[in-house]
Amino acid sequence: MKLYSTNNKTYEVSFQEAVFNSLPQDKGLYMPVEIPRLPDDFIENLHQFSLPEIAFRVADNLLQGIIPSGDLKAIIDDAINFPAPVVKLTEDQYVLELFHGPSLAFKDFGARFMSRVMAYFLREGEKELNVLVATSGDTGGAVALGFLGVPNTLVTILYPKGKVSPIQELQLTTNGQNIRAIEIDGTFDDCQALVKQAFVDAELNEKFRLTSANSINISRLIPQTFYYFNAVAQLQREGKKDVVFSVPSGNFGNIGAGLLARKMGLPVKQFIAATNANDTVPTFLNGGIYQPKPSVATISNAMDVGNPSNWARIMDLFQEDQSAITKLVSGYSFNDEQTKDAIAEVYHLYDYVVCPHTAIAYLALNAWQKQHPQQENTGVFLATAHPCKFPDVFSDEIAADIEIPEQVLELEEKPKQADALGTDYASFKAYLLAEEGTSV
Ligand SMILES: N[C@@H](CCOP(=O)(O)O)C(=O)O
Repeated sequence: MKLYSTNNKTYEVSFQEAVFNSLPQDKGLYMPVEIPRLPDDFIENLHQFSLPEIAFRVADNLLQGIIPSGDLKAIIDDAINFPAPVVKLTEDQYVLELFHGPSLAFKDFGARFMSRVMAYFLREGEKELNVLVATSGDTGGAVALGFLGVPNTLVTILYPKGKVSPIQELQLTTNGQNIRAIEIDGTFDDCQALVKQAFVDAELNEKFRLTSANSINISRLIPQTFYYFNAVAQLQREGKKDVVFSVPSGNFGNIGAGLLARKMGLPVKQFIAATNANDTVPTFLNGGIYQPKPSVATISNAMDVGNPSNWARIMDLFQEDQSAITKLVSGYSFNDEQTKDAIAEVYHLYDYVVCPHTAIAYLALNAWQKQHPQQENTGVFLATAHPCKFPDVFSDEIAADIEIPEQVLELEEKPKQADALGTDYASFKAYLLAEEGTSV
């Protein structure tokens, strides 16, 4: 498997280089030179396979033997050891639950796979790996748990002060060991800009072996394709087809992975990019210009991204053809009031609690289905996080119905440990150079 930079297709690197370098120096993103199609008989018979079996076939198809079968199977069995069920709400609406991993968000798929792949490639005696990650809420917790205790690895998580939920903050800041957190007095986009600048900083690259655990890293995206295949597998068992995925979107890695899955042959009729008020992409998809802007805070905070990293990958996947993108990807955005109303609606109609991000995907699916009444479809909206991570968003009636998992109750006992910084790059760089953290 070779990868090129979206800014220079003649610049090719190996998978291992892309995993460890994360971001090409030309500030593009790595994309596979080849995205091989899976055999038709595998796609038609997905229903015969379990999630780990599907994950192995999909990963092996992309990696093309870079990780030998036995090792790849072991990585997948260890990383993807929790379910991703599709739950039926109505004949044409299903919810794909992606929050059954340890951090209770879909990010566990990417973070757990990535940490194991990095550990696999890391050779004994090599320079310590310095993982930088920016989070608007869910990535940080998943990456912290994915990398906790991984030898010779130090993880630095940047999060926007006051803009993540209290439980998300505990997930980021209570780990200790090789995980440290920095509270940035700014937005998620500021955090993301700081880490991206660090990746192209010659002095830092000289001193450290820097890598990213955000979805700019291709090893985060590959495992996120698994659950799209697995969702179609479950729907095949119910005789359902013409699948439309509605995806809560912030940095656009999730929907990017879905599009990658389609390119590998997964039959998907339509994708829906569902955002909150941070509507850079829906504006573009609905005929406006693509104009990244500073993110605004919403109750679906993990999607508070004004300059989505993976949009460049999606444009590249469609060879920059805007009309091809808008045919396959529809965009909708919703405000906080609409989000709260959707949470109440889903609860009262289906006795089911959705987190605010999931509520937006539900709204977007409804909007799309209403606009396309003639089109046969099975709508699936992605539930990206467990509702217990956002207790402040729910009415007392709904909150009382949310089961709090053990790992969340345990978090409340632990003290927060985070350093504080502003948004200026010089301070961040000085912080990194001071080498305060320790790997294990
Ligand atoms: N939604 C994210 C923002 C970072 O996105 P990523 O997919 O690039 O890691 C979060 O929850 O932190």
